[in-house]
Amino acid sequence: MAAFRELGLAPWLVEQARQMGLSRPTPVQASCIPPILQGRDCLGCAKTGSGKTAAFVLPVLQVLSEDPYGIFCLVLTPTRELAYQIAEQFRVLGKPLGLKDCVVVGGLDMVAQALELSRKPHVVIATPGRLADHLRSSNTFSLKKLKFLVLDEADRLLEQGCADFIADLEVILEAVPARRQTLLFSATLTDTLNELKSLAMNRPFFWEAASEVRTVDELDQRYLLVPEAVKDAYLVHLIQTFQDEHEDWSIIIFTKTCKECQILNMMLRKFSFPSVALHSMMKQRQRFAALAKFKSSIFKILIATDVAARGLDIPTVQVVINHNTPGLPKIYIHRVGRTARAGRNGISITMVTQYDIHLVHAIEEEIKLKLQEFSVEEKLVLDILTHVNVTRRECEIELEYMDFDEKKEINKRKQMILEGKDPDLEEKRKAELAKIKKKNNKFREKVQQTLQEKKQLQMKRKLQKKMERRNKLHAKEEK
Ligand SMILES: Nc1ncnc2c1ncn2[C@@H]1O[C@H](COP(=O)(O)OP(=O)(O)OP(=O)(O)O)[C@@H](O)[C@H]1O
Repeated sequence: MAAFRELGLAPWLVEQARQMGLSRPTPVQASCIPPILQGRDCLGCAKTGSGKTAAFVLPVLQVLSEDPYGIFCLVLTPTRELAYQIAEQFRVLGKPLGLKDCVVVGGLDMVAQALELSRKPHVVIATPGRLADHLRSSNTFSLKKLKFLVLDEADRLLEQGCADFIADLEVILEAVPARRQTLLFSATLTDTLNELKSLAMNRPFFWEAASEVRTVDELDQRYLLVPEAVKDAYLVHLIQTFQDEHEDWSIIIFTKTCKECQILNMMLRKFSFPSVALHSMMKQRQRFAALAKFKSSIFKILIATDVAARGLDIPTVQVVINHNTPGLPKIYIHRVGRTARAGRNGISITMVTQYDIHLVHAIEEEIKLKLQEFSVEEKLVLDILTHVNVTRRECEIELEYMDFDEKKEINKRKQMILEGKDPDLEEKRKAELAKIKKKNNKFREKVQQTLQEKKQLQMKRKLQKKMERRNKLHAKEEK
């Protein structure tokens, strides 16, 4: 494979990459960097941990170095932690340029961000919601001269669902120039390829790793069949075994909900495991602190919701445990991709209950690989079952006392204030909307009831007429 030099990168950038441990380009870098340097749009689809970030950071920095100005490049990404991780790569690789970057994410002070944006950083790395809020509310910065628009985890940004970014993306796309270079990257681009292609229209270059299997070879993928009621005992047993057998270890456990994440963290701590939680109901500063503690191996276990499923690059992670089977194969691919990165080995264990077997089939079909069973000595699990279940119940009660759901409401209100919204006004608006909805529903019900009554009346009349006709006929016959 060609060296970085041969891809058209300047010597200072090649040297900077080398200092970061990037001595030879990975396939996605070797394939995407030259067309990006030629000015083409690019859609890059490569497996998790294959170096997609540097595949866009390096060429952007090269073009920036030829004519530096702000704001030159905007990178959009779905999570706040990922935004900081990408900013870090820009900072390190762009150091000789004196690169100025600005991270614009929710949960942090908007005024400070607005000030930073007004200072024209070269690169802005943002989550769509917060950047759209800035664009709606201030005119202290402009994206009109932008040269590069990058969508990292592009398929997630274009996905529609409960937490979609579509409305915010529309605001952002209005603010960026039509003449720009658009770079789109993800490990799972194919589902949203058509939508993505409409964003990248400048002689787009599409690159996908030529491989049937969608996950990396270095990943040992297992499943563990467990009845729902004993899942936690299996989890404690798995962690204990791992801790006993390895010296340098670190695990990410994915859960379905924030509450489950919180309970599991409390429970594992009661068993003296070094764990931290990461979910969207935590304050942003707590989220960053938790991740930092995990990254520096002070805590060996990260329990997270899907907020950590994509993009996070923590080389020490050897094990991913899915406490629930992901409902979508795509989510599975990203979750297990937190281990076995950049050629390292890793193992993933997905807990599967009797109700999840169809989900495993869907995953296997998508990744084009059969998961292997993970065997466990059941006797050892049974030995701790009661202890684990009692501990879990204690944690659930503790969490009820901590008003976890109430905190959720308070956090929501705080978030609104940070976003410049009035929570009381929002509450009123919501209540009014609910009222209108209720009124509409009542009206609809009334209409339906009237229609039903009318129908019944018509049927009654028809029946009456029929009976009258029959009576008349009988009367005639009797005559
Ligand atoms: N050319 C290279 N040589 C060696 N290591 C590399 C190279 N390029 C990137 N890496 C390393 O590989 C790791 C994964 O890279 P990166 O986070 O960009 O992966 P990704 O493809 O974006 O993964 P994901 O799909 O999970 O977001 C990082 O630690 C990065 O430093």
